[in-house]
Amino acid sequence: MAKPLIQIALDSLDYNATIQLAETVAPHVDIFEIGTPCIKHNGVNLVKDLRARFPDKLLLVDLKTMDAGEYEATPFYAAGADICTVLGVSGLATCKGVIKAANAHGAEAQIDLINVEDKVACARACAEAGAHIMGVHTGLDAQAAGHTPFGDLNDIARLGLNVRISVAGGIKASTVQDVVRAGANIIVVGAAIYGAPSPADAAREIRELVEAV
Ligand SMILES: O=C([C@H](O)CO)[C@H](O)[C@H](O)COP(=O)(O)O
Repeated sequence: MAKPLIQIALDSLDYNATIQLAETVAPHVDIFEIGTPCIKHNGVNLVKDLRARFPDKLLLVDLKTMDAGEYEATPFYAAGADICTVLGVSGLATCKGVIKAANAHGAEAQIDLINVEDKVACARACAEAGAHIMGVHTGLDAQAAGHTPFGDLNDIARLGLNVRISVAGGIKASTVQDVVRAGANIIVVGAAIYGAPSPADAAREIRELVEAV
């Protein structure tokens, strides 16, 4: 199996701080995620800017689309996104819209399973509809209430769907190897990198831990 990809969640609202963090951790990560608060605050121009600065990185725009999938996602793919996210709770029609927009741009659509009641059924239906990536995700608010993504990751991984699996939700150095072993293909790390005293060192450590599995 290919080595899992490491994704940094750029969750700041500040445009320049976002660019600066991207520059700092670039040697140690594969995917820049423009987080939901960040993309809402800064808009599509940030996608164009990061695309121009980092032509060799994958760029995920965490739109968490809830409606009008094709219409909302299209300009972000056109601006250079490799992956856009759509909420599983939005329903199959909206997910199919983002998948259609992704395919039109030679890009990928990720279904975010955050707050989906029946994650297995949603993942199966979206994979059948052509989704490229399934995102197992415990959001920041759920993390604050003590939840983790580990059980959901096992449930989705054992389905053996023809999709890559992304995992997000408080992943850190002490848990990153467990999620690799559980079958994650994309490891998302936010606070454990951007909140560290040295984000570059934290990102390097995550990379080394993933490589060592
Ligand atoms: O997607 C995220 C969250 O919903 C805010 O938009 C985070 O980027 C994601 O959870 C990764 O961050 P950490 O949980 O801090 O690793």
